[in-house]
Amino acid sequence: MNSPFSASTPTRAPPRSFLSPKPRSPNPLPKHTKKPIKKLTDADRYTHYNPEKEPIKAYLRIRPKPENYQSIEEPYIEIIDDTQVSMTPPQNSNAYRTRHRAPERYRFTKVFQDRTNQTTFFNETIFDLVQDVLLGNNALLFAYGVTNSGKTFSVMGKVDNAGLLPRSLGLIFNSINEYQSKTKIKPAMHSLAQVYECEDEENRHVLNSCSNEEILQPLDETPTIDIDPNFEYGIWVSFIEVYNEQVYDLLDTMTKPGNKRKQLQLKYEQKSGNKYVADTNTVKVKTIQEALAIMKLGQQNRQVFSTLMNQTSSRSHSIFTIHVVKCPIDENNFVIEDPNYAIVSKLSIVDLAGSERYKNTNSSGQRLKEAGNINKSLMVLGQCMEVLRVNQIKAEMGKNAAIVPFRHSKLTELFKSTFEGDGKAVIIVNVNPFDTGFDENSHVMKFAAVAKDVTTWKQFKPKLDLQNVQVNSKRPRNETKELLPESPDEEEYVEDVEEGEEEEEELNDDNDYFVDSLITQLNDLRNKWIDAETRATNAEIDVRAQVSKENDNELRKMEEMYLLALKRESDMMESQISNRLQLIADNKDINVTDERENAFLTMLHQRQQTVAEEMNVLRMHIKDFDTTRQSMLAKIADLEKENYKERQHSQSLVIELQLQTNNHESSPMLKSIEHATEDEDDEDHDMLKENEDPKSLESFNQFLSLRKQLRRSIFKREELCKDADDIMNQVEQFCGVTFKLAKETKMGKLLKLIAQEEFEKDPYQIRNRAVKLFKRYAQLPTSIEKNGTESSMMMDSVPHELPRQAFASMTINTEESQDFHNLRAENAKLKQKIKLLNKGQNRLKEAFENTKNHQDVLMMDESCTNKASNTVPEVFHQQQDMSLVPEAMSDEPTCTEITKPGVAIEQHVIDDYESDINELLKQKMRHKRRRKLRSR
Ligand SMILES: Nc1ncnc2c1ncn2[C@@H]1O[C@H](COP(=O)(O)OP(=O)(O)OP(=O)(O)O)[C@@H](O)[C@H]1O
Repeated sequence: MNSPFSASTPTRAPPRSFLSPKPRSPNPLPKHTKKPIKKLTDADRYTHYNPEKEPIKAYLRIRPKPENYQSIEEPYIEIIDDTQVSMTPPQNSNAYRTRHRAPERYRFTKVFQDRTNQTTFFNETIFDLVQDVLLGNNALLFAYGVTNSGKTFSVMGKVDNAGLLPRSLGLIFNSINEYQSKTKIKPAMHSLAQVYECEDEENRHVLNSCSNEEILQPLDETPTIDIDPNFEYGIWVSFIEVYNEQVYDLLDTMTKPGNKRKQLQLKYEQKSGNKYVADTNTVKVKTIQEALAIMKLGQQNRQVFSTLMNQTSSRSHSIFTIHVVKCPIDENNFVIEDPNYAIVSKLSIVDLAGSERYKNTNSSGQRLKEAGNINKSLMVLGQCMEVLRVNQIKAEMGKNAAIVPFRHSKLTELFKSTFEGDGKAVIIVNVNPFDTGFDENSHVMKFAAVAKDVTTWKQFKPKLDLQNVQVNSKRPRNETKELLPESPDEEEYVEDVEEGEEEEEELNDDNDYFVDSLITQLNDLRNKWIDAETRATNAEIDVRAQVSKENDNELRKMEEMYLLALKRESDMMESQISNRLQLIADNKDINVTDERENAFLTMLHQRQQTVAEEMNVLRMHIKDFDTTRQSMLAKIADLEKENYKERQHSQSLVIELQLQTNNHESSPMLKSIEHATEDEDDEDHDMLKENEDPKSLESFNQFLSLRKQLRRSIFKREELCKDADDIMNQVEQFCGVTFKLAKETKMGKLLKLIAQEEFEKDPYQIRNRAVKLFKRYAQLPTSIEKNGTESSMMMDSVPHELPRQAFASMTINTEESQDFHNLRAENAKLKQKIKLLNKGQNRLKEAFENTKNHQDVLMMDESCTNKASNTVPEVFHQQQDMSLVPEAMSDEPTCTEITKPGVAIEQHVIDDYESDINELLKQKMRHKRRRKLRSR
């Protein structure tokens, strides 16, 4: 029997329980170094492995033409040789339309043509992996391809044509045969071993759920592998699926059909840093039949729904894992039942869900979501491959590795360890060139091309040392042998074992001394190594603690320093802000460093200058205005004086006229004119006394009343109107008018006045009618007084015969007429002068109005400008009475709030002046009217 520690035997590092401390790396970093402790990157991990490269293998399998395939189109895939294919884009492909039309070439580890049978395919693809797994390494195989390309066929096969998985199981069971273990050690977590007591932990209850139907029979032609006979092999299987990015146990027999299945969680294994699926039913299987039954059960539970393209399309990624727990057998044929010495390896066979294009499958709803998740996880798988490949190139160039996006999907999270080098990986690429689109297959090919370039590194496997195994962990192998299932070759095996033992004993006899010394040396070396390791570990712990303490202190100091600096800065900022606010409040010059504030202040200064200039201009205007006002006032005073003189002059003229009239004319008529305008009402009473006869008194009163009405109507209105016409009619039709009546009621005087007047408008011919009536009255006979004296209408003022002549001819003697003419001319001149004065006054008034308006506009502008700039001009503050400025300067000033006292005073003066002018004008009008009346 071969020694379990021979050089050719690949063994793992001294295994420990998952609770035991993490083993030291085979190539540890130099100890006692003060270099900062660097966290291992993906690229670093590669350097920790034995530099024996193991690229991922990619096999292409082309599906045969379906039996019912009708199309006459030529397949777009052409096999060039055993490792290469070329794909020519057909006309209906996207590639043909958008990219290029040249054939694409893809290289694989091996290309399997459509006629390749399952046995050949198995032998040339997975056989090595199974061998590796039995040797204690991990392995991964996954089938990748478009839906309906033959993945499930390749992995599972058919009842009569088993695929890779059942064949692998068959190979394992065929190979381990009598070395199958009944040791109570089971696989745990990601890659650990664990002792168990209760048989329930073997999960064999799952077998009860398996049907007794016919199962795959791949075993007849399955070869065997020469296994390491220094171990016993326990075989465990688990079957899970990743469906819609959730992990489910396909061997979950507790959940009844129709109920919601339990979602499994991915957990983290501290020791290896890898993730594993927790709470799966990992079943211990003892025969190939049991294993196949489990496989079939899981396959049935797998989410299978039909799509347009594949009637039994897999909608999930299924992962069937074969766990091999190897327990060493020592030289005394004792099985070491210590989990620390058990080797756990696994082969995961993944049947990926088919990648698909939505338009080809008409997926919708749940199916569409499934398709999305499937495509997502496959995309992430492709991304991981790509990053791994690039990282490798970078590592060779000494560059830092990029982060591989394993965490982006459950699938890649689960197989992170494999892609990082923990075991071999194989990709089966399935292609169906007959009813699957070129573009989809082209994607698959590209993925494979990338994956093939990814190189993993074989892990360094130190030898097992069984020297210190405790006695109670050992079990004599023959005990277990009874428990093993019966094998047809059992007798042969026993014979072989006995022969081997004899040979070994012989060898031991020959080499006793030499072996003993070797063992002693080995023990010494081992002890030294352990001491060195312990020292190194302690030193490392110390260094780590010291470094972390120093780091902590540094960090704390830096934190404190930054906090202090921050606080100082914030205090400074706060004080600066408050200073600036204060300065702004006091309206002082602000020295600011901030660019924006500088700009704002510059703008403010400019504004201030503009406002100051405007104020200067205003002041000049006000000065000019003052000067103009003074000159105007002087002019007004001159005009007033002139006016006064004119008035004096006109009065003197009137007096002169009166004197002339009195002297030159003793006409009672003229006298009566003057009296008529002044003392009419007083005389009425006297006249009444004279009329003693009640009848004539009544007629007198009526005629007098008519005369008054006529006078009022004619001289108190602007133009002669209808009522003047009515009164005139009444006067004309008045019966019994005597000369005396006309004289005593002064109707004659009035008619004369009317006759002399030049009315602007005289629609009722009042003047002509007055002339006629005056003539008529003049022709009336004068009454003879009883006392023989002739009573005349003009007795008091005019000679008896004069009125008759005068009124008859309406002519006045030449001298009188000349005087009148002169007077009139004089009067006209006066009128003209008064008109001029009025005009001057009006212009002055206009000028004042304009000035006032201009001033108002300026005030309005100024206050509005202040409002716009939201500040009060400096000049304003300096020169104006602050009491007139609104109290709170922070309050926005309004147009009416800000007033200038100087201007207000000006306004007051103007108002006063205006009212004076108005008063003057009124007086002038009164004088004019009076003069007019007097002159008449
Ligand atoms: N090499 C082959 N020889 C004979 N038949 C095959 C081969 N490959 C696939 N088939 C047949 O093609 C059909 C589809 O295959 P399969 O179900 O394995 O496709 P798939 O890629 O797993 O699809 P999906 O991803 O949708 O599950 C099946 O009926 C299968 O028997």
